[in-house]
Amino acid sequence: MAIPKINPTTTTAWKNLESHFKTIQDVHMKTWFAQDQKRADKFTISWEDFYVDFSKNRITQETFKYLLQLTDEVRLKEAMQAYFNGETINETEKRAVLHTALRASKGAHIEVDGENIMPEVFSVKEKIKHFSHDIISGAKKGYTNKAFTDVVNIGIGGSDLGPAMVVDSLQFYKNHLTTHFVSNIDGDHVNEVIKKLNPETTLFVIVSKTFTTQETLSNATTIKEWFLQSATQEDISKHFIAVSTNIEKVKDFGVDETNIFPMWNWVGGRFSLWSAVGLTISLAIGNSNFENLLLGAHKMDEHFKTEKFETNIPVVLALISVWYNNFFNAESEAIIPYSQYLNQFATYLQQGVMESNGKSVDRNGNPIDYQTGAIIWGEPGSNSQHAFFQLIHQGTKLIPADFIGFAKSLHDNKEHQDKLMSNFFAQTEALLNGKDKSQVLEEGTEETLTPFKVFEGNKPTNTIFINQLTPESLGKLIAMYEHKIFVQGIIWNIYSYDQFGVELGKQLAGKILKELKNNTFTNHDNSTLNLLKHYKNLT
Ligand SMILES: O=P(O)(O)OC[C@H]1O[C@](O)(CO)[C@@H](O)[C@@H]1O
Repeated sequence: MAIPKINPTTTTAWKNLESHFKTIQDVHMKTWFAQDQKRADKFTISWEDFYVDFSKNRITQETFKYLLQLTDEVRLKEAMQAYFNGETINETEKRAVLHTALRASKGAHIEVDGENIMPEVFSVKEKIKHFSHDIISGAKKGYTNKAFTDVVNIGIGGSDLGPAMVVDSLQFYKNHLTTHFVSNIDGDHVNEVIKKLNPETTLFVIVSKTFTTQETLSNATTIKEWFLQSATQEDISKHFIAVSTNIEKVKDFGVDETNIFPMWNWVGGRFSLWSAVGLTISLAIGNSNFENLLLGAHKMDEHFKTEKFETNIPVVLALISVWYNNFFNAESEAIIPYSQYLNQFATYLQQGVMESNGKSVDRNGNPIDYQTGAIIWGEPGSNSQHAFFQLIHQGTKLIPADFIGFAKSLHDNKEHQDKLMSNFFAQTEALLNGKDKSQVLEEGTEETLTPFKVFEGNKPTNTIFINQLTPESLGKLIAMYEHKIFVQGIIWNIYSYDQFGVELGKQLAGKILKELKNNTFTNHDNSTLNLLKHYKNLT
């Protein structure tokens, strides 16, 4: 069963939402809170250790009803079945989309092209487990017989952002291995990392689904050359590991066949941290923590698959986001985790959301005349309060924000935690209520200054409140956003799992690189031509 290709704007639900929008666009959320003491209860989902309060949104029960009607009309349920069953829903690349299989429970049977993929998934998981154990325990050693102290993940995009974010977020659970990430083609990146390494005790994990990515191959080559300054060709097999679908290319690079961790075309790069792409995670926090991350994601998969849409966290968050994106014309969404550990979370989500849903052609190949993927950005609170919150509170743009918080801190510092969480609660309250002129005057502000000190409020937020940051809860959180991306792709009738938009720049960079070597430049606009000449003059 293929995914239905329905233009959302032709649905009755969309028309209902359009006329409903006109009736509520100027209503302040405060009014609804005042009218209904139970509003928050009605718009909160409690599931496992997640408490998701979406009541501080510019929605009513009627809005919610039409948004749910939209899921019916775009046949979301059928699309979800196709997604989980491994059908070729990535039609432009002719692939299934099965990152969910990587965290499925033992005994699951999922077929791709008539073959059960689960035995291979579990055999790679076993390999990850044993390999991680051998490196962490020191059973596997480097070429001078010393235990490993450092791990370098060499990859970019999905082969970097997921592992880097998870390792950073779960640093509390880390073991003695020091992890590094090299991604940028900027040689200063790799050289800064190399500076910190001892070749005798460093393991290099080259991660590239295609094994053709310029950045990763250049960085891996630079590192291999540096390694060979002190080691021999035979020593490579003790220090270089690869994760890829392209086994032949990995072998050509010189990695031993036994050191290759396979992955599959049915795992998209930006959804691949659950596969062997997560090897660095397993090395950094240990395999049982890695497995708990996967377990959390699996629990969210089950919730998404089985929960009715009214109380289905990814579905509800996706619908609210469509509401702002397509009816309020909000251009962006902010992700504000109140945890310094989630410092890289928004950066990670940027690829997930923007590479997936940054599309302007629908599933029938026609140009789209409605908005698709939002711009994702954000930084942890409370830092971000002192950076960009001014614009969210008093700027001219509507910026829906997800506030992610954890009740218990990991270091058990209650005093700091209460202060952090006071800010967490205060911000969404302030964004909701604002401050009117009479309140400003009551504070003794002189009349002429009141316009500047008034806060309109009515700024939407979701509160995603979780008991504690653990591998399992992080797994749930990441999977929650993955499914939100899926739901939105279905509603917008776009293909969320290809990324042709990143190709043009790569092609042109290849052409320019050759031209720089030959010092001849052809077919450029005169701005680019001047820039190239200026560069040549300076270097
Ligand atoms: O893992 P690979 O094949 O090196 O690709 C890295 C990244 O490049 C992209 O293909 C495009 O930038 C991403 O989707 C992907 O995560």
